[in-house]
Amino acid sequence: MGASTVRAPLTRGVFSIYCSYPRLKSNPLYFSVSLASSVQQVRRAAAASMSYDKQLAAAKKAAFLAARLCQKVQKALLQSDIQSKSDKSPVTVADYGSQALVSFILEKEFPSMPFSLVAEEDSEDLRREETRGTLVRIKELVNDTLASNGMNDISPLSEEDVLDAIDRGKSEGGPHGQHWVLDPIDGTKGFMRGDQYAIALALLDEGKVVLGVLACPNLPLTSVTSYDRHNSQDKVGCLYFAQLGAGTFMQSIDGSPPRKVHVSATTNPEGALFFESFEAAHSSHDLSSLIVKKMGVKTPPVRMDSQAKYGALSRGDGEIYLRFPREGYREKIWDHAAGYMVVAEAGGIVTDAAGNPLNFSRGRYLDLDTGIIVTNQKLMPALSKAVVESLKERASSLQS
Ligand SMILES: Nc1ncnc2c1ncn2[C@@H]1O[C@H](COP(=O)(O)O)[C@@H](O)[C@H]1OP(=O)(O)O
Ligand SMILES: [Mg+2]
Repeated sequence: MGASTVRAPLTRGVFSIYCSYPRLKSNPLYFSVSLASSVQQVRRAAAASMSYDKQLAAAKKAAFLAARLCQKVQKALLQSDIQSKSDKSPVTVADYGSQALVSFILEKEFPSMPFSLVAEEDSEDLRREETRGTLVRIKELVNDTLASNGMNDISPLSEEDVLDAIDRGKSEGGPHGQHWVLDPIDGTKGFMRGDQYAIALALLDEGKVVLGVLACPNLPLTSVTSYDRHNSQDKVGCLYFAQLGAGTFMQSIDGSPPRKVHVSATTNPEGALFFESFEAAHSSHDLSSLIVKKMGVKTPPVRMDSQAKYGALSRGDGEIYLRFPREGYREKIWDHAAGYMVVAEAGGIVTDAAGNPLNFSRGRYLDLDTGIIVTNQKLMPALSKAVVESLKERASSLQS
């Protein structure tokens, strides 16, 4: 069966908390999964007394502006001729512009606090004479975005301001203090194709993710499974935000009132829908297919770029997200921090392939076991079992 065209309608119910002590005792996999779930719950409870409201408001503002900048570049890119679509420069302009804008806004909002940003880009290439034209385009894009979104009181940034803002993203993060974590455009391949991408921004406090914002400019507002691009009533552009202990909310990027979202309550793997990378080079489609087959999943995969997958899963568009990069690939914290938060606060579980919670306190990399798996609490035991069995099978078939 091929990948679904993400249109089959699905109905979802209300999620309920699950705990099965006898099963937990008799099966170590349950223990591992339950431990990850408990760690997430304890962290949420401990942080319930802390408020990150101001940081969340600033993060939403920054992600919104970055989304506007990216939308403008993508629109121009898709309208241009084929030759420029295969040229990476528009993406470069949007990546750097998004990072400069987010970095600039966050630092401006908290002038008296130490500022630390762990982000994907740095300005080294932009400081060369040959790229002067690109730098000028980025500066204009940043200044135009600020001016056209009601921020005319800010003096226009110079080229040096843009370079400095980008380079604030060089922080190493780590277990102490607060660090912003940014992917200015997650899913650049999707961005180039005119498909899904996300601006992903999170805050770490003492090594834990405490808030996450995901702007997904091309994600349908209703559901990826019912979206019809030919129906003018079906709108796109979602902004997800989550704060530790406060749940996950979604609104339209254009500013509809936020609504609380929850992961799917589906317990039967047969009716479950799973997400994976559109790009086979980013995650093994063969391994995902083996895993879901073992679980009894009947539906074809929904293949999507970027952390938009976390957003879609957090509101119950589907139940499972599997990510198995090639051996040796090191996942970066900005590729998962915001998405993790959005799913965890919506009641889902995110672990590595061995059932360990993701650890964002080790610096710029996650350094995890084999892959990342995401689902609701009820399906996680079956998913973990299928993952362990499939990995064993794959290892023995590689040896023989
Ligand atoms: N070989 C790879 N394996 C796994 N992920 C990758 C690989 N190459 C790039 N990526 C990352 O995958 C993310 C997109 O994932 P998805 O497949 O879910 O859309 C991007 O952040 C991209 O990183 P980068 O941002 O450095 O391009
Ligand atoms: Mg990325």
